[in-house]
Amino acid sequence: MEEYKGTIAEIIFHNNENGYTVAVFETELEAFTVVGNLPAVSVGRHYRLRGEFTMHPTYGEQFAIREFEEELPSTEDGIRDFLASGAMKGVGRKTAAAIVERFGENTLQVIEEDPGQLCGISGIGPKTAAKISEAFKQHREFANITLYLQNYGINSHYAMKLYEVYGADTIQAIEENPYQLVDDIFGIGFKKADKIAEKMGIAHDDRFRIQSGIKFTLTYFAGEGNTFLPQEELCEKTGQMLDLPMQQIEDNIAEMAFTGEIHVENLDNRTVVFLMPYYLAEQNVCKCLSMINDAGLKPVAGKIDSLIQRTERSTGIFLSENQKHAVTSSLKMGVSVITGGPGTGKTTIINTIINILEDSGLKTAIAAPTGRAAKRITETSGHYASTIHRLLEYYFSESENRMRFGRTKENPLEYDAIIVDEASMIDLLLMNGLVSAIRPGTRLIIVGDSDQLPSVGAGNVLRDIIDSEYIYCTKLTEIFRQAKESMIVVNAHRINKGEYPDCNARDKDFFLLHRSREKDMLQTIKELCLTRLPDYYTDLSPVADIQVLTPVRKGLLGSINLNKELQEVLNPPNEALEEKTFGDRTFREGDKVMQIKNNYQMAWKNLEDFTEGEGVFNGDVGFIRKVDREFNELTVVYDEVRYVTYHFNQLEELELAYAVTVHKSQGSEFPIVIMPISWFPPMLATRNLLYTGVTRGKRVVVLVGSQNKLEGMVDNNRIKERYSGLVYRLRRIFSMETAGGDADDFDQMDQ
Ligand SMILES: Nc1ncnc2c1ncn2[C@@H]1O[C@H](COP(=O)(O)OP(=O)(O)OP(=O)(O)O)[C@@H](O)[C@H]1O
Repeated sequence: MEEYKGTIAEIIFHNNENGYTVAVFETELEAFTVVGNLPAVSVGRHYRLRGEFTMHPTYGEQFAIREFEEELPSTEDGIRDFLASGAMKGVGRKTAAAIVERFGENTLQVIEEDPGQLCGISGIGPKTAAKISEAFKQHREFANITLYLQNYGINSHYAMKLYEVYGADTIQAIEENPYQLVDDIFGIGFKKADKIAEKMGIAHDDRFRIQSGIKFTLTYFAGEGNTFLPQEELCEKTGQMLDLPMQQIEDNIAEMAFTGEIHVENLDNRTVVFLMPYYLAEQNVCKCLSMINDAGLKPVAGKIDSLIQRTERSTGIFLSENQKHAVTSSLKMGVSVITGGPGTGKTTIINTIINILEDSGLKTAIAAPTGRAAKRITETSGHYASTIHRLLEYYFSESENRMRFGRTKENPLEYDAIIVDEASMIDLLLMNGLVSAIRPGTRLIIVGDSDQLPSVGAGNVLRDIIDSEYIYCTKLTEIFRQAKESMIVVNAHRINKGEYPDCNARDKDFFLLHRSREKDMLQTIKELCLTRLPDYYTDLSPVADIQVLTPVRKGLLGSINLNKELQEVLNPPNEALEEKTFGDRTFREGDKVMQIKNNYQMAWKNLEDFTEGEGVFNGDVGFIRKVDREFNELTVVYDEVRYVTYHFNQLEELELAYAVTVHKSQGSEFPIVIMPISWFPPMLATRNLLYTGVTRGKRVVVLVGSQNKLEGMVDNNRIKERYSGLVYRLRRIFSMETAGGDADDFDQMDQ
């Protein structure tokens, strides 16, 4: 390897995500192009680079960086460039020049050892002086850590993340157990940690490796919706991944169960393994549901029949027998479920229940799993609905350094009734948080459509509760007159029953545009979004109100490609629009984007009423207002008024949202939905998914594809089985209670 000392003179390309850089490097004698991994590089920084010259077929000779070390500059010019390079946040060109003018070549020493001397220069006060000094120390510390991490193939992007979590202890943390990165660093999975461990010389059958592998398999399957895995399957999958015999995995499962890291039990005649949080959550959900269900309730003010009649007279909507039944049972029972498809009257029933509760002086809360669902319920019911997280006062606990619910068993919610809508999206851990915070004596009314796709998170809460038959459930099947006029509603029910939708009825709202080749489908979707639909529905906003949904992420009709193609036509490159490329995505001012993970600490500012708060959630859709390359920031506006600023490092939390997967669209509704109907993997091309996609559209649904494939989706009634223990546990309580047992038997139940 050759070694060169010099300065970065120009950056030709830099990928923030993986640190890949193409730059012009100037040594004392020459200048040449360097290519390779350089973290947070900027013009003016000094490096010692090791590597070799290679010949690129197009770009000619260039230096491939294998190792690098950042050097501190020693000349005045160098120090000035370094300070102004962006390495020290808050120090611009002018301040850098003023500092160097005062301290010359001793500048860095002053900054590090006696920052007080900076006070008075170019408006620097004691606070700023301390900040500059701290930033410099961190810069040095980070440079050392990055250097060390290079040995283990950890690039600058991850080096930065590790440093954010472990700070000065980064090296120690990795040396102790590289597998802990899987738990601590978003984006580092078992495989990456395993590679690092291999480079560190950790043995193939090290306990840390096997146990981390077991947790990884369980976590991976939890990500697919399962709260447990049968032990045999767990051993097989982990054994294959680690290339170790199943017996060794089984021994480690036993050890982990013994130390309480995982839970092993016999469920439905097989040995199954849980990650602790899911086991505890299932147990607790059962216990709480049983207590809430059995408690006495504050009565409503009068006979329920007459109260319903009073509401009917005021609204002019007369409930069907089944709907009345739903209202009555939810007022009488501790816990009840109301389930039904679109247009069956769920909102009408919720409104009736709220009217009766309010007229009876009973305090009621309404909540939904996502912000957009909550907003929609507020609009359709006229009653304020919050997210479940907000109801539970989710917050960041500084002392524990993690998110927590403010409302708990010890500090329960003070309501006589809590209505949760869109319950199909509630996963096990959220349900656990919710029921833990409900005191017995409160009515819990669970409303949802159990035929929608299940929650993204693990568990099968709504279906399990219904299937267990432990909780009283009203199933609504009748579609009401007004809803019958909508072919979207009618077709959704047809699809759900396994009948083919009636497309292209005149003057209606549900279409199938026949295309057989994927290329043509793509072209049609682009035309629909760009001109055909906006030209016809002139009252709608072309980008905000039209949503393309797709079953898949990959492929010509997957969300990734659709986004690229739609961005190209709906918001093409334009000199006036600043953009930022992050990995394989380009974010441009004006783009429609979606937040893809819950970030409860992300700050937002409402520029309409000047309120401020924290929290941007998985599925939130907004528009890029500004890309600021000077500050490495990008601002997104959500709901037209909430401004959120992302550092370029955080861009992995964003995706373009011209097209989103049906899974990501759950709980949201859009005026117009467009969906390609092509060949998709059978696990995805299901009736359930088609039904969920179609029910997202409120005014118009346009399917683009082939009748054949559409019928294939309707026929494919494969509901992906999820491993979930809740249904068995609820059935067990049910049989215990009917056999005269007591809810207190719970604690013994699973021993
Ligand atoms: N008993 C009834 N008599 C007459 N109309 C009714 C009755 N129940 C509901 N409707 C009407 O049917 C339509 C659908 O009802 P609602 O919005 O309550 O259903 P939903 O299940 O909430 O539907 P979605 O899930 O699509 O929002 C509404 O226009 C409502 O006024």
